Amino acid sequence: MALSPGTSRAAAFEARVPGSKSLTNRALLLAAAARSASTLRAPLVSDDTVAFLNALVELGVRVERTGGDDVWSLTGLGAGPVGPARVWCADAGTAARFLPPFAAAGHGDVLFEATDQLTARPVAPLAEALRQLGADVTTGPDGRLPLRVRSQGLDGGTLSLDGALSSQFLTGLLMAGPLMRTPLVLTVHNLVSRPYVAMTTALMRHFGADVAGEDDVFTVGTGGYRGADLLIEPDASTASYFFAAAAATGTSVTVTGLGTGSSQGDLRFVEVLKLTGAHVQSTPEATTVTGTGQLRGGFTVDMGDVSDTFMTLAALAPLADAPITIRGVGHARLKESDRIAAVERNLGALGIHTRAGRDWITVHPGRPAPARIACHRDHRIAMAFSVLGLRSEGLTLDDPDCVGKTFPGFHEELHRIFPQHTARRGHR
Ligand SMILES: O=C(O)C1=C[C@@H](OP(=O)(O)O)[C@@H](O)[C@H](O)C1
Ligand SMILES: C=C(OP(=O)(O)O)C(=O)O
Repeated sequence: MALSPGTSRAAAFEARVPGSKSLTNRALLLAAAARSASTLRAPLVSDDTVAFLNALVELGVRVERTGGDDVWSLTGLGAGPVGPARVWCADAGTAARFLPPFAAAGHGDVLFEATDQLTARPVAPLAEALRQLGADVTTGPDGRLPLRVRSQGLDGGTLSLDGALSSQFLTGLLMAGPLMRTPLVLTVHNLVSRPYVAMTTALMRHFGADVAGEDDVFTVGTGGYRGADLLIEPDASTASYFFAAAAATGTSVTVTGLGTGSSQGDLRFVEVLKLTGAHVQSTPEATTVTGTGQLRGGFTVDMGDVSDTFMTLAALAPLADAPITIRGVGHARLKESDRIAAVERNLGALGIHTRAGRDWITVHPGRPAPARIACHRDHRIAMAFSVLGLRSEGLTLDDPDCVGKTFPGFHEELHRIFPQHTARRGHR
């Protein structure tokens, strides 16, 4: 592998990063809605995508898994599903937010249930939007899951949506748009996680949909979807842990298949790593991060568009030479855990000084003391702190296996590249 000038002595590794969760679950839904067959290559196989796939099977979609799970072939319904059905969303936010609009565009009665973790996360703006489009939707207490959708198809027309809590509501509604009776004109306010919506519209077009708008007003034509063939890119959020590990250890890590044409906003995490002094090389085929081992701090960065990767930076930040402030990530409090609080408490347990507000956190440099990290069943807390564990003694995880939500083989892969990765062992 070629190294950039000045970095020729860094040990170089290639990380095997599995497929994107966001691309896999979008593609599953679009293939399920399509009127002809689709093939997904190199999909992510993890708790979130298997939950999504099982939910589609429950809704009557035929899926064949072949090639050692490397190829998923779907026979689409050509429309929304026909209930009754009962769907288990597990911990997958994408299932709870993408599938109800799909069900509402079909016919019958579908009940969506989930774990306590996902039930605690918001769905009320989505339920309200579906009611406005003509579905009968009931929720659990406080407007949360379980969600029951009774529908005879959706009308389309104009709709206004608040996107401050999650972009996934918008994505779910947009993807159901081509199945509605009339075109959908959707205006969104206060949208967070915007790059995910660009991914949605790009993939909808790949499956033949007529969708326009990239800012706050989106128009979706009727006409459904046609089947497609899609090679799923490696997951950019997962890649962030391996890129961060390169920055922390002064090595070089390449992820092939994740290049300049990627539709995943979280690849912008490498721009954030540049602020710490890491070198980044991007080509259409691959991205390489080469670290110096000494991180530069003393900056503030808005990570609102890439909030799944803010913990990756926050967990690296104690290794920097000056404080790092991350802002714009208030919506990260509504994920698998309250991620700002979880990062604050875990860094505190390691003896690292932090300050935080509603949507920001400042992490001060420091030498981490031994501690057991509380993962809160949040895969990203486990993966982010594993990276800090490469540079600190006695850091262990209370729940290493929660990484299965998006990367069941995470610890094996990190250990293959960095044998000093032992954070998982404290559990045993
Ligand atoms: O659309 C998607 O695939 C996702 C959108 C983001 O959620 P929010 O829009 O809730 O921030 C992100 O955190 C999540 O992991 C995946
Ligand atoms: C927020 C996440 O997941 P989701 O919303 O898809 O459950 C995540 O993977 O970090």
